[in-house]
Amino acid sequence: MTDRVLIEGLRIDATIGIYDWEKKVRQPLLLDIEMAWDNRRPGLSDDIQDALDYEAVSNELTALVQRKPYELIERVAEEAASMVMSTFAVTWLRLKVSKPTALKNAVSVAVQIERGTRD
Ligand SMILES: Nc1nc2c(c(=O)[nH]1)N=C([C@H](O)[C@@H](O)CO)CN2
Repeated sequence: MTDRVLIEGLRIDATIGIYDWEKKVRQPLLLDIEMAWDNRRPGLSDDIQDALDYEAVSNELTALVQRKPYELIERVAEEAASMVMSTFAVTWLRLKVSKPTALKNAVSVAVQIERGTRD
């Protein structure tokens, strides 16, 4: 099944980083997420109940990332992936977490993970 629902460039201001100064400020993270979902049913029914609601996913991602401080973007990625799969019954996803303020001489840094199985 190759259908997907995507969220691109979701900005979440987070307490993120390994240094003391980073624990006292908020920095933006950008999340890109690609989720396997059978879009044929919502495509026929035109009913949000059949769809993977990207607004609901975005709200839950924001709440999760802002709930507590994190040190590594890897940890953010892992917890976000786990939450989306369990809360929304997503069986496969690809998630990228970017930290654009991390390096002064780079546009951005990021980690990307894939979890679950493509059926
Ligand atoms: N692989 C990672 N490397 C680094 C991270 C990270 O989250 N994952 N974090 C930092 C610092 O917090 C950095 O972003 C401060 O600018 C360094 N390396």
